[in-house]
Amino acid sequence: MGGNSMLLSASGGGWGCCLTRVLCFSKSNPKTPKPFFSLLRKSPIASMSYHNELAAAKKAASLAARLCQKVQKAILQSDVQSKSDKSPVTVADYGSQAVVSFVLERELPSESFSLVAEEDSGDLRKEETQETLHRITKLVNDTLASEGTYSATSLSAEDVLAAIDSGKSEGGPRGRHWVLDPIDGTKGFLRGDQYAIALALLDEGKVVLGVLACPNLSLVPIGGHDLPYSHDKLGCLFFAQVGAGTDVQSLDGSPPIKVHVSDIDNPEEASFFESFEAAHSLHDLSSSIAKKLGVKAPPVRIDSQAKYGALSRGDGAIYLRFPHKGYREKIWDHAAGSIVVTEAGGVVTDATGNPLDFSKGRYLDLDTGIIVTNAKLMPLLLKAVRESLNERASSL
Ligand SMILES: Nc1ncnc2c1ncn2[C@@H]1O[C@H](COP(=O)(O)O)[C@@H](OP(=O)(O)O)[C@H]1O
Ligand SMILES: [Mg+2]
Ligand SMILES: [Mg+2]
Ligand SMILES: [Mg+2]
Repeated sequence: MGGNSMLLSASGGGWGCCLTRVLCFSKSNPKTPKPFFSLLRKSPIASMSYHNELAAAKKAASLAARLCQKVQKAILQSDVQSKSDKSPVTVADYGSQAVVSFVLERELPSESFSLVAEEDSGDLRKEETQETLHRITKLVNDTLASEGTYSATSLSAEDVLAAIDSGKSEGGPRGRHWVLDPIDGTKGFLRGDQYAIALALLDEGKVVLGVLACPNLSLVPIGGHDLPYSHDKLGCLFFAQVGAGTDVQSLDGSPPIKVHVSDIDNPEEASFFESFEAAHSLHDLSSSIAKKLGVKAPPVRIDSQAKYGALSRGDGAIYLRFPHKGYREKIWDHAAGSIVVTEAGGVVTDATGNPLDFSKGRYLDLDTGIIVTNAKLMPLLLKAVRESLNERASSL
């Protein structure tokens, strides 16, 4: 718990507070390769409609966001626990996972349900956390009651535990699996900064839809594209379906608008995103890559997959993520974000340019890091990444 109080008091002013507002920123002839988009059109998965699943995912993520916003407004230290890996988890992480799990099962009753999600109920079944479980159950029921169609629903504590534990699926290359991060960026959430509810659907190992609810992200990108929103309006819902592009709308339900990644081809004009937390990504490596590229702007450090959302609408042009040695990325930290960016025209790869493989279970097996940008900048970025990694290896 000591660690928790440190986290709570680390509510940095500087970057954090500004960023909540600033972010806002944005085989016929085997020798002739087929263009990517023609491949997409012919892929059976790309031509499938996930209309019902997308509607259910948007409803689930929006309701979960409502729960998280309520908790963030009145965060209490008792709402924060430490998991066995010492990372923080709050009543909102658990509540969000229970709400999303409940809504998906309720909205899609005819489909078999498999959910790969970050949290599990282990700690909540202990004697000393019964009060916390009670609070989560109340939060979940209050949130469901705020949505007309579920107003008569009342879940018991045991129902909530079961809904959380639906998320224990291992995923994999066959069939459909939902992938959920109930709060991505819990550290940002605790600071009052950026976080996201990130929900994606895998079909035969590929991400086919993704929804990112970002309650603290401004609807107005930095540099102010011509959008019909007032400048201090917060709360974005990004959603993408394979072959259908990426849209954003306000969390309170404005009409969706198609978004596209930045079309910058001169890296000097690009700005780049990275984790707020230096423990999550090597800031010195990103800065060496940016320097090689000639990027002039300072890094934009924000928490969570809000980075993918902001990138999908062109707020910045590059996202660099280089975890410390030994860290294994989880699929829920990237599934929704990656399709939000790729459907907006971006490219998401590991540090050697390989696409991310979400079919291997709960973890992503990848080479070194994750890099994201548009198709024009990717070759230059890959070169800079290779050079910086080589220099780093020879200096160690
Ligand atoms: N040492 C580490 N290196 C890289 N990522 C880490 C990490 N420790 C935690 N993370 C992941 O980084 C995520 C947040 O990403 P970001 O740095 O972009 O905000 C966390 O998601 P949660 O907040 O859902 O636990 C967690 O999964
Ligand atoms: Mg976590
Ligand atoms: Mg996460
Ligand atoms: Mg999380």
